[in-house]
Amino acid sequence: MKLGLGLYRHMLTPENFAFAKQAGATHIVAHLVDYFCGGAGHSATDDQPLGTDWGWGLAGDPDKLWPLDELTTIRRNVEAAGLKLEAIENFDPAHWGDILLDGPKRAQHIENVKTIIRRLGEAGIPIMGYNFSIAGVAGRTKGNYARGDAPSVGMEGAYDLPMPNGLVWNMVVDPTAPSRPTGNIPAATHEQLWDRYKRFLDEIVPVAEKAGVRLALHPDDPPMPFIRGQPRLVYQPSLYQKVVDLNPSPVNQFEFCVGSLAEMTEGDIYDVVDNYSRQNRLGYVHLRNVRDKVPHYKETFIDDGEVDVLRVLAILKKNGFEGVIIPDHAPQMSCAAPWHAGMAYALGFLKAGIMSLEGKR
Ligand SMILES: O=C(O)[C@@H](O)[C@@H](O)[C@H](O)[C@H](O)CO
Repeated sequence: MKLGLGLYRHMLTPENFAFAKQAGATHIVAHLVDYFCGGAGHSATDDQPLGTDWGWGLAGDPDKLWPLDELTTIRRNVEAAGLKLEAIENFDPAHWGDILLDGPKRAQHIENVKTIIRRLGEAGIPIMGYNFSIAGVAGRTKGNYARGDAPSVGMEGAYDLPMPNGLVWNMVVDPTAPSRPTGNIPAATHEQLWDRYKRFLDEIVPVAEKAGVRLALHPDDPPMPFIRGQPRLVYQPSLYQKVVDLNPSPVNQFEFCVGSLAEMTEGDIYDVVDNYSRQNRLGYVHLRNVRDKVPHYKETFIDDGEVDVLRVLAILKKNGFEGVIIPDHAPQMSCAAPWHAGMAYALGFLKAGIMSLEGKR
């Protein structure tokens, strides 16, 4: 098992690569979607993107896919720091939003995804993490939820406000939409969403196989059956099995988020980890801790929630998981570098857990 750190776009700097290395990580997962408006929308107390009813802000340029040389440069910069780039996490809604909505630009967006996957293969990046969701990561709240009143995220009830036109995957894809809203996106059904997903897999999996890139699906975050009136795909642990059964290709894998899975109202988290790691479906793992279930869960320090993280690590080890584990989020700590301190605490805990299982001192 390998330890990694996830970095948002504005954090892909030599300093943060050095920080990851110093904290014992060997791998990086890079978010290229700019959730924080180039860092301008980010403050030292930001944990992870939350946004407003208009989401996280403007999506990327619909006509500019991540260039091959940008991907290669990021990989080289990561390697120059003595680390490896394991995955890119999340497509930009400007590039693939109409696949989620089954909109008029769907065919173009399928071509976009194919191009991105091929470029990852050429750039030597093994995994593409993604989240097949219409409303995206929306409905979370922030509060002093964690031990010692540390700020973290959670949920304080359902989020049912309809999704306005121009918004998809919790980002604005039509910049004129917020100033002149033209109604809401009609609600899809779960059947329609699964149909959209199956078509996506049918078209993209062969390209990923050829490119040598694994696709890693994140479960819904937060895992509610509906957010903003739109259906969610994997909001109970058993729905991950449906993903495997739709397309059993070895590249059809999971961005296996233990926190989101533990927030679900069904299933025993240890059985869930055992089941899918035995099936060898884990592309990489998000490992954090949580208290309670949707729609009222709260994120906690890694040693402090309802999940026995050391037991999770032991199950992964037993089933021969050899991929990368990142602490996807961590509560902020009271100091001059709240995000870094929170991450260093989580990384240290995970590092000790992995070392004790692997018999290393
Ligand atoms: O801030 C974050 O890291 C997140 O919001 C992710 O965990 C998110 O759930 C995934 O990137 C979805 O693929």
